[in-house]
Amino acid sequence: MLRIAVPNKGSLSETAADMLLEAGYTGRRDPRALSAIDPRNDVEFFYLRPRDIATYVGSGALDVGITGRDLLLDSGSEAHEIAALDFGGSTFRFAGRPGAFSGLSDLEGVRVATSYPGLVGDFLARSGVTAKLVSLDGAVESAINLGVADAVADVVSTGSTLRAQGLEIFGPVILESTAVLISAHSEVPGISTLQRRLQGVLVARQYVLVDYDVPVSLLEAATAVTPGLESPTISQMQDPEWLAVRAMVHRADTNHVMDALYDLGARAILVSSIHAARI
Ligand SMILES: Nc1ncnc2c1ncn2[C@@H]1O[C@H](COP(=O)(O)OP(=O)(O)OP(=O)(O)O)[C@@H](O)[C@H]1O
Ligand SMILES: O=P(O)(O)OC[C@H]1O[C@H](OP(=O)(O)OP(=O)(O)O)[C@H](O)[C@@H]1O
Ligand SMILES: [Mg+2]
Repeated sequence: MLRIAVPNKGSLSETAADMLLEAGYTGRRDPRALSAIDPRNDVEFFYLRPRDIATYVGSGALDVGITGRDLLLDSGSEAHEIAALDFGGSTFRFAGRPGAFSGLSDLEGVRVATSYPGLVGDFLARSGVTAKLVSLDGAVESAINLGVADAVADVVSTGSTLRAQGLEIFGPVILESTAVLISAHSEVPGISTLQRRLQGVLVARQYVLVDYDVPVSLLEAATAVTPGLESPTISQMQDPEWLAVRAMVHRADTNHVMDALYDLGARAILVSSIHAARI
């Protein structure tokens, strides 16, 4: 039975649980349960703190898990990323009082507060900067105004927490993070099925199916607008002057693609959602 670690709280938990449901797994019925067996899919889920998931997976106690790339790197675990899951995106940045720092070298010898000391320590070491890390559990942005640090290094999403504390980002991007699927032994049976199913959910979320009719003479121009993933499907119609085309299109591009097809001369342009996919 494949043993899967899933975030039980925090920014990643809801979307991770939704994706697993969409991928055909039964989640936990009791929202406080720490584990749940899905006999039909031969998997057992363990609901853990996202910060702890890399430790469980890296030790081999669990086969595979969903966590943040930043949390994986911070943990120093043996587990590695096997797929990016395209949610829970954030950047990891340094910040300080406006004008106080202009670059990484200004951090030499100063106090840097973070709840990701592994990640930040490695980054500073690789950059040849020696700072004094102040390890905090959260609400790191308060550390400067409360006088326990001179700079912070933390997750930035909208930036509103930093702004509210009167802080400004400086220096290089420490990390672009996203939710990831991690494992220590990717050859464990069942992992590739889980990975394919989750990728199917991503595809279903990211793409739509576009169908349209186009005069034979315009086929080349139309399929240049909708090249599809591999190649668009072209079907004969009763009228020999027209063809029917079907292709996958990025959901975000839907209306631009429809406009372009219509302007070209395509008609009966229909867009449908994809419920599930194996690519
Ligand atoms: N706005 C955000 N705040 C915090 N983490 C975020 C945000 N957006 C995405 N993430 C990602 O979520 C993961 C952190 O999740 P985690 O559950 O540990 O913290 P959290 O969401 O801040 O919850 P809590 O602070 O309640 O423990 C990281 O991978 C981080 O990059
Ligand atoms: O850029 P923003 O959109 O403002 O989001 C980033 C903030 O959100 C998270 O804090 P959270 O609310 O999880 O509190 P915590 O610091 O106690 O973890 C994170 O640690 C940042 O502080
Ligand atoms: Mg937090």
